[in-house]
Amino acid sequence: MSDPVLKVGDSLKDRARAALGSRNLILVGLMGAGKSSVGRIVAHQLGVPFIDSDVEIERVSRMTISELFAAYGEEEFRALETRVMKRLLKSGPRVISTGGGAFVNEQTRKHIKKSGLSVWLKADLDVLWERVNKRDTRPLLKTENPKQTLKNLMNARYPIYAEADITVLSRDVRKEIMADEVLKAMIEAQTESAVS
Ligand SMILES: Nc1ncnc2c1ncn2[C@@H]1O[C@H](COP(=O)(O)OP(=O)(O)OP(=O)(O)O)[C@@H](O)[C@H]1O
Ligand SMILES: O=C(O)C1=C[C@@H](O)[C@@H](O)[C@H](O)C1
Ligand SMILES: [Mg+2]
Repeated sequence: MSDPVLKVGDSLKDRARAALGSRNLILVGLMGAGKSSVGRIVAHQLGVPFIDSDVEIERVSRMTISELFAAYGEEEFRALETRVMKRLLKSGPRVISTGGGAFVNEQTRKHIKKSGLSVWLKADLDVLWERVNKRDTRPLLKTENPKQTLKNLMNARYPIYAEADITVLSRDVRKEIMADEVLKAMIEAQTESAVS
């Protein structure tokens, strides 16, 4: 282990916290992957602040994501998202759950790679669909066939999300279990980088 202060009996969260250092932990992935709900638990476990970029965008614009898309279109939303992400990444440590498109933006992706540890919550179509079809708050899914749209987004985005430092499979298990898996993956990534 690279941190000499850590001992064998230290808990999962202590070890993951040490692995994070002063960096941000950035959760990326498609709508419904669990970035917001799992990210909040992970932040609590690590004892660092939690920020959701979608919530932050809504706070600064005083509009909902749906309203922003309707009033200004996707391009303007992406420009705002890029600015907000750049600002959020300036200080750490904290957990930042991103909107599904944030990591897809090349500029944002570069900032994330530079300043943080990125985690892709990777889920299959049925898991995502089961979760997102209950609410109609996601403008990109207001299409004739939203399940097909989600599938198209998976095809387009999964090669990009795969550039994240860590991949964790988002499955149909309790959010607390998913959060523990993120902590374990952080420790594994730290161990691997210490060995190589
Ligand atoms: N492991 C899980 N088990 C059961 N339900 C889950 C799990 N993870 C997330 N959910 C539920 O799925 C829905 C979507 O989760 P969440 O909002 O965290 O996804 P997201 O990745 O932040 O999506 P978006 O990109 O749209 O913000 C929520 O209703 C949440 O409670
Ligand atoms: O996947 C996406 O591009 C999006 C996901 C949501 O989190 C929001 O950021 C918005 O609805 C766009
Ligand atoms: Mg979210």
